[in-house]
Amino acid sequence: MKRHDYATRADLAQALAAGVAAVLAGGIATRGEAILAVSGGSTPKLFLQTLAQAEIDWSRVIVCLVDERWVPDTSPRSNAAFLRENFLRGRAAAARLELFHEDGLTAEEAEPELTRRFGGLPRPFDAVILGMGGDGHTASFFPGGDNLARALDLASHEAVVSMRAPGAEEPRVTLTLPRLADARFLALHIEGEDKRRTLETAMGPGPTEELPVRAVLRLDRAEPLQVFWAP
Ligand SMILES: O=C(O)[C@H](O)[C@@H](O)[C@H](O)[C@H](O)COP(=O)(O)O
Repeated sequence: MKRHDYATRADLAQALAAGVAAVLAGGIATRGEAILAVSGGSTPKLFLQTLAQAEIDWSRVIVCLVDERWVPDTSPRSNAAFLRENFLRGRAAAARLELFHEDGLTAEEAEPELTRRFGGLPRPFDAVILGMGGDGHTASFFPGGDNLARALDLASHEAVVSMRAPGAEEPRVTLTLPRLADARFLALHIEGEDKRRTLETAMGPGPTEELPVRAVLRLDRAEPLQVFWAP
């Protein structure tokens, strides 16, 4: 992995947004389109607001979330609502948004349709930006998650699985690790001392099921995982 530590969260947001914009511009220049997967939660707010101003041809960019809480789009817990609020207001509003929500279905019932839809997206993704919870989850790879093994199975052809876990407030759906692992640019964006300590514990030996972010830290990649941190 490669660590990028910044003095402030604003500095981190600028640097990460500049890096991601360059990767997307590269995808557009070479393949005519680019695909970006971002995390919800609260950490990415400033990064996404900054990235939304990037001067790239957003109409050629597909944007999706790495995971979603199974709540209505109108809920303050919705990652889609978070994206609309913090990302799709600037130039990035021209991007094509691919969302998880399926009306009237449970997360489990939606799995086949979501796997069909997200499995049809271009691969590999150009950029994937992961977050991490204090319990060592990333995307919706939660400790104790009912579908954790399926989600982390690198040999799986599933694109999306549902996830219920003691540490998750609501059912979730998540892109699976194999969909994220081959991203051209794979970043983990974390902030604060607590998360730095969790990251350092996760870098040590121990089971993946305890701190699922280990599955990402232990990927065998040509391009290293880029870890962005600020206090
Ligand atoms: O839906 C989500 O919750 C996220 O995608 C999740 O994986 C997130 O990245 C971490 O929980 C960190 O969340 P915070 O940034 O809020 O600490």
